Amino acid sequence: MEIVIKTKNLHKTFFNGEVPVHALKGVNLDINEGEFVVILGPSGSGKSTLLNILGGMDAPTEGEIYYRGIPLHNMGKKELTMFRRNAVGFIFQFYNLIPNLTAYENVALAAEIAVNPLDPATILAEMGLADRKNHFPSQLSGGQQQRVAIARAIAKNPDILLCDEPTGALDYETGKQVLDTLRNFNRVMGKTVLVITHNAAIGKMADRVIYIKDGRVDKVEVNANPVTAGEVSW
Ligand SMILES: Nc1ncnc2c1ncn2[C@@H]1O[C@H](COP(=O)(O)OP(=O)(O)OP(=O)(O)O)[C@@H](O)[C@H]1O
Repeated sequence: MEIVIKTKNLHKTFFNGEVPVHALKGVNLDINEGEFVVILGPSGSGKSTLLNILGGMDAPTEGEIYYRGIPLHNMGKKELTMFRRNAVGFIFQFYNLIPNLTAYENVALAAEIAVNPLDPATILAEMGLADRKNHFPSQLSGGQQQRVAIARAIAKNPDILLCDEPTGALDYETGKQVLDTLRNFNRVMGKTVLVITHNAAIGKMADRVIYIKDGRVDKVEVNANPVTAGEVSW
């Protein structure tokens, strides 16, 4: 099985004025192709910092990170932008849709700049949003906006999908629908999906659960029998 992302001794230190905050303190990880990985950890443990570095949105202070063997830690800004654009789809807790573009236009914009995009209208229809495609974000519910955000990430047809608390702002049923979509992208399309969350129940869907504690990998659990989104409850 090919390793899609590898990190070696990853450190990230932020400075609040003079005061250093050691968000990551030596993270070693391998993420395999086609895996559904859930990263669990308490608030402030470094999960978002890690995801941002894995997605090329931020650089480590120290350590190495490889995407399919290619070092990201040595990349210039332009190359990193291409990596983000072509290889990675992001889903955030608070959708980050462009307010003055319709649902369709939000998805199409992402697809336009991708190398091998999927059809925006088809993806929106698969998300159950065919009849909402001409709505602006402010005319959609939170769950619908999150589904547009997922459609936008998936329409790029990325190699890796990185999700930061994707269900954090959603009600229970909508959250489960969103998880189902993420799992389909993983299982049907064979893509690598990483989800960071506080919600331990979501870990039951994962092939592997990586626990982050105080800027380090605390433990890794392999799930012999990952369940479907429908079987998860919290
Ligand atoms: N830009 C920044 N400047 C300074 N400190 C930061 C910055 N970003 C994160 N931190 C600090 O780094 C640590 C890890 O933050 P991070 O957001 O990665 O944690 P998290 O596990 O994702 O938390 P949460 O679950 O609450 O989102 C925290 O102490 C946080 O305050």
